[in-house]
Amino acid sequence: MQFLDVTPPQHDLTYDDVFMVPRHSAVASRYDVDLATDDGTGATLPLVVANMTAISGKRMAETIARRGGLAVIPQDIPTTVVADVVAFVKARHLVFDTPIELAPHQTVAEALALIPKRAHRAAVVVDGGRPVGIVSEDDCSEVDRFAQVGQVMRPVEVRLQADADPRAAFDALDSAHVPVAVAVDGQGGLVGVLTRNGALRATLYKPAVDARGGLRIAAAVGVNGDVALKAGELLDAGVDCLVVDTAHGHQDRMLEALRAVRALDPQVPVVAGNVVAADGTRALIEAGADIVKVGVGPGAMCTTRMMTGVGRPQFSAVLECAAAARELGHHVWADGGVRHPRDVALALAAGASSVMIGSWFAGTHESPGDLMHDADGRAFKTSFGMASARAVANRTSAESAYDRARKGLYEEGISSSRMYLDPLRPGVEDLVDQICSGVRSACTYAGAASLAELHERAVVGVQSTAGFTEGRPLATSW
Ligand SMILES: NC(=O)C1=CN([C@@H]2O[C@H](COP(=O)(O)OP(=O)(O)OC[C@H]3O[C@@H](n4cnc5c(N)ncnc54)[C@H](OP(=O)(O)O)[C@@H]3O)[C@@H](O)[C@H]2O)C=CC1
Ligand SMILES: Nc1nc2c(ncn2[C@@H]2O[C@H](COP(=O)(O)O)[C@@H](O)[C@H]2O)c(=O)[nH]1
Ligand SMILES: [K+]
Repeated sequence: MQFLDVTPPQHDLTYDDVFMVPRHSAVASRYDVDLATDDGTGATLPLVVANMTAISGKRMAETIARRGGLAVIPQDIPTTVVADVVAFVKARHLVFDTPIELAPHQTVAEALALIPKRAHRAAVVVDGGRPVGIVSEDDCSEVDRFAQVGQVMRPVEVRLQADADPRAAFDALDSAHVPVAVAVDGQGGLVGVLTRNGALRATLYKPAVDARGGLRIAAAVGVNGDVALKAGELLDAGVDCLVVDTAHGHQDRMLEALRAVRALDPQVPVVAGNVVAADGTRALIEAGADIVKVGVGPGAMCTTRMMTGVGRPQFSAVLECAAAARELGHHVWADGGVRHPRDVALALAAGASSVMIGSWFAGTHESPGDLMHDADGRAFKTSFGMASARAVANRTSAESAYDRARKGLYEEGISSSRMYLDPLRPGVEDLVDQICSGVRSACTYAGAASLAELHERAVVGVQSTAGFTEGRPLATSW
């Protein structure tokens, strides 16, 4: 990456401060761009879901990995639970989505409580292991809440074999005008479901899979307690990537934790952070990190900069840390502050191998929280920071009241925020589609057919607030 002006800017920059200049391109189509990362994680998309309790759970993990990204299960989840999540995710189908299953005698009220957990907004009614119908929210409206789903379900109109070709499945769904197809095995047992968009996506994305063909998943450990024990348990559970995570990554406690993890000889990439400068990046790599996580204070749930004055505008932080990591043959993830697809493109141009997203993905069907509606009927989910009073109270629940009170004083995150679902993009895959379209397009504007080429060829300029404002679309006249 190079700056448009010969003299580099005199102050640090964040995503909104910069823009990319189009260059001559020999890349004929946006579909010719390869978005695979080269950081050893096996991700085919440069997207990582942040290790935040309100965002990254098993549903998020299976959905993002099916499209090629990676979710990090947070450090606050007990390792026995993480082991269950890893086993669940690795058993998921690479093409079909995991449906909500209901027995015919279950009620409409139960269906309505569960259907919002799926972006495809339907449940499969299963009797004796075989799918016998589909029930959607529409089927449940104006029906007694205690009616049984067996009475309101519709028959399965498009039934696919487990090895169905996604392209043919798309055509079958399109011509039948039904929202969801049901896939069955040779015995007629339920395998999964597929929407028209799901079929399209199966032709465009490549799942992130391990050597055995299971979907990949990462998990985090903090720096307190017996880090080696916990990291060992996560590795035994089969995680594909280990993230050692604390607010201030360039501290002795982190370096010790990292050395302890490295001593386990993990056969998966080890990520550590967070830092925002070259010296911190080098220290983490020397202590054993393969990938360094960059970002202090850009996160949407984060109050660190307001509390402490500490942090660094994220674009400059990523640029400097990526250069330092690259010199040592390593990589960085840009963590936090992503609110538009452009931010992902700019982080990759600055040299990040992948981009970590938290809050934006909180407002989707796949995040773990329950779907709620405000007074205007808009759907939202509640999110909270991992250094918020709420998260600290959860994390320290086993400690003495005195220790909890001491730790509760250091609050650097929001405990409750509303993340609204975009009515046009309510599922995380809708956001992934949007981000990937933006990044693919950015690559062709830069004349890049891969992320390595994007970093190599990107020419970045610095803009005023007016420049940024000019780039925003206007929904009404002025
Ligand atoms: N990227 C970001 O900007 C930030 C991210 N977070 C996220 O919040 C989560 C919790 O992180 P964290 O608060 O580190 O909790 P951890 O549970 O990982 O504990 C951090 C440990 O480091 C010590 N420590 C020393 N200096 C600091 C400092 N400035 N900030 C925090 N701890 C410090 C703490 O001791 P003692 O309590 O005695 O001081 C504690 O023992 C993580 O997921 C982290 O990524 C949190 C803040 C900023
Ligand atoms: N200072 C804090 N940072 C936090 C907290 N919880 C999470 N985070 C960081 O934010 C990113 C995600 O950023 P987003 O803009 O996509 O939401 C996450 O990975 C952490 O590094 C917090 O409570 N305080
Ligand atoms: K912030």
